[in-house]
Amino acid sequence: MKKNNIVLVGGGSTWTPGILKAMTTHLDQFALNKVTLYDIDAERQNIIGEFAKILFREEAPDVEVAYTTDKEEAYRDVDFVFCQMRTGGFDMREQDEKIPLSMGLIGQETCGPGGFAYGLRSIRDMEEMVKDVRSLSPNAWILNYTNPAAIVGLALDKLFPEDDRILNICDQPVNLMRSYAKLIDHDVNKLEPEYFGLNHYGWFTAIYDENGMDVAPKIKEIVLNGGFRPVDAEQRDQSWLDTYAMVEDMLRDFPDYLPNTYLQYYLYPDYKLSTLDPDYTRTDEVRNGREQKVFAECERIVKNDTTQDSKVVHNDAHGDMMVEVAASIANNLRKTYVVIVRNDGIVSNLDDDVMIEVAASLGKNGPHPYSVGKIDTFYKGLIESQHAFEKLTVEAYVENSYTKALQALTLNRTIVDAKKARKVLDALIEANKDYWPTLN
Ligand SMILES: NC(=O)c1ccc[n+]([C@@H]2O[C@H](COP(=O)([O-])OP(=O)(O)OC[C@H]3O[C@@H](n4cnc5c(N)ncnc54)[C@H](O)[C@@H]3O)[C@@H](O)[C@H]2O)c1
Ligand SMILES: O=P(O)(O)OC[C@H]1O[C@H](O[C@H]2[C@H](O)[C@@H](O)[C@@H](O)O[C@@H]2CO)[C@H](O)[C@@H](O)[C@@H]1O
Ligand SMILES: [Mn+2]
Repeated sequence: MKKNNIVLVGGGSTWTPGILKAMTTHLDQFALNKVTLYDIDAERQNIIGEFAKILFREEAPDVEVAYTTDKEEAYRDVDFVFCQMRTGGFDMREQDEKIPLSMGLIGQETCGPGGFAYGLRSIRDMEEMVKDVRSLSPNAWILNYTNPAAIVGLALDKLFPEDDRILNICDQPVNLMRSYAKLIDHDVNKLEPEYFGLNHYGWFTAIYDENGMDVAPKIKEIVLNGGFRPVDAEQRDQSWLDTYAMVEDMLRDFPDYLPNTYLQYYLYPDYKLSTLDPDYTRTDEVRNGREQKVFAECERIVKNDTTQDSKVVHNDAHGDMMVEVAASIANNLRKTYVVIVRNDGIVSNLDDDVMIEVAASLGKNGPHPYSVGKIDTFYKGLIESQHAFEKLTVEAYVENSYTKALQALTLNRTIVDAKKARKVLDALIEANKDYWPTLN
């Protein structure tokens, strides 16, 4: 098995320890030669880089480990790029959440005006990353998790139309699958999804067990009778428990399919708004929770010079999925994952240029998506309006167009009213002046 060189972009992320741990537990599926962490923030990354050295020394001493803020060193001779950057950091995530909320609009990392603002920030750094990687590692696979993955995916497809080694992915479908598997007491690895939609905007139409039986009806019945909790509920903050609970409401109103949790913001914006605290958002929860825990634990490990009694490196869906997706490509395993790809006829009644989220077999040549066929009017209507929002957002960036930005926000289901769209756009322009292009 070939030994791979990996670079993790956003090495200072709180998800990095879990991904590194997953690398050490998947060496039989995904062999490693060198792992490099790359970040623009040296101070943030140092502690996780030192943790990485201890972890690999103990678990996989043959693998070389480095961390750097030098792009040349990071991106040269790489086989896989795992990308999870956050342009503007949590200071800007806070603005994405709190500015809309102060105006009576949904404030969320990837949805509505917050997702729009984050999208315009991410495109710039993601374009630069792809250009830098391609200049030093022309054939590397770029596996991108950076949000908002819907807007980033659409932008990269527009900016690099010939590049067929960029794959945008979200771990929410896998995480939902794990939670469904727990509900029906089944091994998640024996379940195969059928799924369609956009990122953070899709539905499971069926979930087949190893005998080819669709277990989605059984899952729906359990949720409708007893509610829905994430598989790792004990590790979750209250906002995530509230989010999972909304799946029951969505199923009651729209029983056809199992919805992605993020649809709650688009289907019930007024209700969600009434539950969100404009002074204490998800950013505050993460700062007071995951962020403190992960960095304190990494510091403790570095001080003790061992990971042996550590809890920080728990394996959740995110780390496992990132590594297993890379393994499926590297070793042509052709396993099924829900990924983001150009439609090109997969959903026969949507335009070719929509970046859809869909189940695909993943092998050496990348994703081979499974055909979906024609979708019903309700789903088609929702997807087309959301796609129009995403497309206009990308065009606003590329063309520096204020008009297209205003059109995008007006189309978003969490806003609708053009006067509200203009007000939030103007406030977001001011807050993002260090990151966005000037919109004329
Ligand atoms: N697709 C998914 O399902 C999924 C799941 C989890 C997280 N994410 C995404 O992963 C990203 C990281 O999330 P986080 O909560 O850990 O954020 P974070 O701020 O804790 O970590 C991100 C890191 O990226 C670094 N960074 C910022 N700009 C960079 C650049 N241009 N080049 C290299 N590094 C850069 C930051 O310094 C920081 O250390 C976000 O985009 C988040 O939305 C996606
Ligand atoms: O609010 P955050 O920073 O905690 O998370 C935002 C991310 O939420 C989803 O990711 C889930 C993930 O699916 C699950 O495996 C587990 O790791 O929890 C995460 C949430 O805490 C979403 O898919 C991502 O796109 C978001 O970035
Ligand atoms: Mn996601």
